[in-house]
Amino acid sequence: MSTITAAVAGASGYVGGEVLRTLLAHPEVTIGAVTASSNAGARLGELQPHLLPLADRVLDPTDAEHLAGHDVVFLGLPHGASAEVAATLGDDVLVIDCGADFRLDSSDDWAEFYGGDGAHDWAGTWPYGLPELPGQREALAGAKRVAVPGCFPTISTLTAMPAVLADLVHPDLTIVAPTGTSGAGKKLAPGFLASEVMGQASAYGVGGVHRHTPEIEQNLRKAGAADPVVSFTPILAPMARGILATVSAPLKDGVTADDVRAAYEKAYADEPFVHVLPDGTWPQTKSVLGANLALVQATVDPRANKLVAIGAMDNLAKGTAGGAVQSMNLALGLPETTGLSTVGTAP
Ligand SMILES: NC(=O)C1=CN([C@@H]2O[C@H](COP(=O)(O)OP(=O)(O)OC[C@H]3O[C@@H](n4cnc5c(N)ncnc54)[C@H](OP(=O)(O)O)[C@@H]3O)[C@@H](O)[C@H]2O)C=CC1
Ligand SMILES: CC(=O)N[C@@H](CCC(=O)OP(=O)(O)O)C(=O)O
Repeated sequence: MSTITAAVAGASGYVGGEVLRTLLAHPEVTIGAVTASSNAGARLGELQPHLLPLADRVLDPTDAEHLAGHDVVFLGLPHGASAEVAATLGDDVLVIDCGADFRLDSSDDWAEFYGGDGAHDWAGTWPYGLPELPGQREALAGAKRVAVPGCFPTISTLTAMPAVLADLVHPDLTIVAPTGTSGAGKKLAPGFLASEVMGQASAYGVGGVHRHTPEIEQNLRKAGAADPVVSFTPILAPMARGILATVSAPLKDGVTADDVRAAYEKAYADEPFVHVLPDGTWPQTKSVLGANLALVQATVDPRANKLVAIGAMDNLAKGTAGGAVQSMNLALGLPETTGLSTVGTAP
């Protein structure tokens, strides 16, 4: 019997839709209010036709009145809007924010990468919804507030972390990551029209300016790296979902492919949602679509004396909604894997 009631704010968007899809498979959760902004008043079935059991729900406005009375509130809102809405919710409610407002420890990083224009000022830090990162399971247990990571930080961190934990690399990382268009949300923008995106790939946020850069560095510090430096380049690829992150970093003296393999296998031996592929098999985005799963693989490039590690993940699943529900389970004291599947949809 379902005992936990959950509201989803931003239910008309991609993240809200994926949170609802994930919660529909959760045995302990009953879905309560579903809210939106410009789409308030619409039938959910018009906007999220894949969520048939919820098709006749009508979207309420996103406000304290409609979000009140739930055990858990998921926020799938633009940056800034999350902090405003969260401030109206009681301390006894578990609030899980899929936006960026509560991810960064440093207000200087926020000002540099997000800008400080009043409405979007740095909001602070909440327990961080990446359970695989050292210390986070403890931080999430019993938490009433959770900041879900950005999608690139999740897969970049999971792909780099074993090498950092085992001290195999100098923490000077280059990360290049093609991503699907759903990462940009449902908003209408010329750059995301099918005719612009199909049949090509293009880099954006080039030159160290992407806002996920400080979040990845923050995570690497939590994994034990002193003064990590990340050069991150995202690439928009013609697919709806998925990220394929390639991480490279200079190896420390004498590190071999066997050392790398052992470090990755050790780091993820007991992780239910991160899987190291058999030696020589490389992650593909199509293997993780719809699954709460990151696939990783790593080796050395002896000519360049570098680590090369690759990770694949669905930006909306393990990259957001799956990670959010995994964190909810930990916060509520449920088994971490409850309601979450590692089985994807392919081709
Ligand atoms: N897409 C992704 O892969 C990931 C996204 N995120 C983050 O999750 C959040 C949601 O992203 P996503 O679902 O992709 O975005 P969408 O644009 O698809 O959805 C945004 C949602 O927020 C609502 N909304 C828009 N403006 C406001 C406002 N001012 N106040 C309240 N609600 C508002 C929209 O309502 P309406 O439709 O009614 O206008 C819609 O429900 C963002 O912070 C994003 O950065 C995090 C990780 C990955
Ligand atoms: C294609 C695309 O635009 N992707 C987004 C991913 C954003 C995201 O997933 O996370 P937050 O915005 O919550 O940090 C980007 O690069 O900003």
